[in-house]
Amino acid sequence: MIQAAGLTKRYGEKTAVDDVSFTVRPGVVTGFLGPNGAGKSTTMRMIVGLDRPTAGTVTVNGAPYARHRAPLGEVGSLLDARAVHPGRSARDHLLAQARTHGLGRRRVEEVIESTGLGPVARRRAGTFSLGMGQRLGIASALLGDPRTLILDEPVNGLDPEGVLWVRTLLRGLAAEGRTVLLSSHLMSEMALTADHLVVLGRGRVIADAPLAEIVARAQTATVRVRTPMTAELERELRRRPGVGVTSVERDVLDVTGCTAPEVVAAAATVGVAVHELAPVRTSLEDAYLRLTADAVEYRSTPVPGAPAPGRASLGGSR
Ligand SMILES: Nc1ncnc2c1ncn2[C@@H]1O[C@H](COP(=O)(O)OP(=O)(O)OP(=O)(O)O)[C@@H](O)[C@H]1O
Repeated sequence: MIQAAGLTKRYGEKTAVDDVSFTVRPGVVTGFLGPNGAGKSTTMRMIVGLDRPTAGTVTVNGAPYARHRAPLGEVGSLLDARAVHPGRSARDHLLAQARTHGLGRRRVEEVIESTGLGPVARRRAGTFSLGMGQRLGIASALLGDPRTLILDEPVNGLDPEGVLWVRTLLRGLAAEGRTVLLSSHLMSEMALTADHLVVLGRGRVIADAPLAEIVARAQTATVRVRTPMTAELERELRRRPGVGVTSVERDVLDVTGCTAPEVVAAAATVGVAVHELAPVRTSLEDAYLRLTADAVEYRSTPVPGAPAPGRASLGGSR
């Protein structure tokens, strides 16, 4: 369990983390989200004692990180996969860490095996690809068999098999009753991995709720309809008060303000064939973009002609 209360970090004039309070519970994967510069890394650094709060407190498994006698057994963290001596082999890196906690070679071999590092364990970490470096970082985090895991962008640079492995690993660790805090900018992956979300914006908590609830809150009652006769259907639908119609593709319309059966009825009235009909399900990306729209510090300008974000195809996505 991780508990932050009034956690604040100022760097001179800049308030990176501003009076943040949240609880990360065991047994679930908690996603930690926020736009660039929102304060996620600073918060994670404070959790593991790498940064000192300007105000407030944060505890892991009931005590500040520094108070734990064997911190690797309490908290495993991956904050920067490059923070490894480049001249050391993966095995020597893990052995050196293990020694500080009285862990034996056997445990090192176990994590090498479980993270898929076996074939490269004797290679110098400096020669590792981004993905292998991530696996080594995850191996370090798992070494002490900790009750709490904190992982900053663990799937960064991993191939699809590696991404799936991390997802399965984290869900398995949570199912064992461990506390898992995961930060990632990959919304589709977060949607598949996390149960609960804490979202930061400009150093403050802007959402702290189950993932499903955050997505449901952003859900709009939109029906997407595919028909070869969009103009006729649109004309008929617009005759009804409160109905909105948006063209998505040449033969696809998004309809708001009426139900799917009402769309079918309108189509039947004017003899229009309906080829597909489905509710537009809001994705986590849509929900996140709406939630953080006012909290984005570094905004890019849209590329002319590029599709608007959140334009799901018929049927939508999670
Ligand atoms: N050592 C530091 N000195 C001064 N400002 C800092 C320092 N570390 C972070 N900041 C600032 O604090 C704010 C929060 O940074 P932080 O790295 O925690 O954000 P983040 O949410 O992790 O962003 P990202 O998604 O880009 O990693 C940013 O404006 C950053 O520039």
